[in-house]
Amino acid sequence: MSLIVKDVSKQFGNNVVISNYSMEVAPGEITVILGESGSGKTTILRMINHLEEVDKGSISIDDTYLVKDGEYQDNQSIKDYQYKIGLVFQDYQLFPNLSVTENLLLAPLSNKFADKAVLEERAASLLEQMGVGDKGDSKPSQLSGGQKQRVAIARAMMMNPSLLCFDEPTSALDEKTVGKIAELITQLSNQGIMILIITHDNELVKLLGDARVIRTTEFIK
Ligand SMILES: Nc1ncnc2c1ncn2[C@@H]1O[C@H](COP(=O)(O)OP(=O)(O)OP(=O)(O)O)[C@@H](O)[C@H]1O
Repeated sequence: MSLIVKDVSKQFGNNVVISNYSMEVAPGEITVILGESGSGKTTILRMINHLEEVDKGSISIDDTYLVKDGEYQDNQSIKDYQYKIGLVFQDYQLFPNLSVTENLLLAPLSNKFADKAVLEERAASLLEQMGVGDKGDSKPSQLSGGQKQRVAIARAMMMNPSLLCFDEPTSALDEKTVGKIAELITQLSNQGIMILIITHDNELVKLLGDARVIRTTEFIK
């Protein structure tokens, strides 16, 4: 039960960003990819989330492959793989015209993940766990940055992912809110969810305590 990235390479033109790189994230483990701007953090996160293709290598979760030795798998395997991942975007990407609850329900309903009543119950309980239980009827524009982040995490958790990915989770937040988000991430990790964070924020890394830190300098040997 792990995310396994094996011998992955990626270059844009002559710009080699990642070369024969391997890493693993285990359940209950927080892995932080830390590095300067332009060092490949977004690229690896996008490859793991199937938003960018690898040039070579393999990526799998719990033995479900996205890509094996450079070969992308059939649509069903890719779908099964994607169901195992929740992604929290840097700018949250909440739908502005939908309420908070509708934002949480949209993807699982359209994927027929479960009955509406079950999903509504799950949405309410996740919003509660994230500390925004009273915001279900609000529109994203009525929320603070920290509240939007909490809603984005709840939305990413709706399909019960094994791996939760965060793209620069603290870039838009003040210091106090960063502490609260670090606490939430730790809480999710303690539930056994694999956590992968890309960031350049050393303060966040300190707040996450025993997180495993990977530096992007390891991407190219
Ligand atoms: N679609 C693309 N086409 C060409 N080059 C790209 C593309 N995406 C990324 N790059 C290049 O790959 C390198 C790594 O970029 P990446 O966005 O992964 O870095 P990053 O560490 O996430 O940076 P930041 O913290 O600024 O977001 C950079 O040199 C960038 O210019």
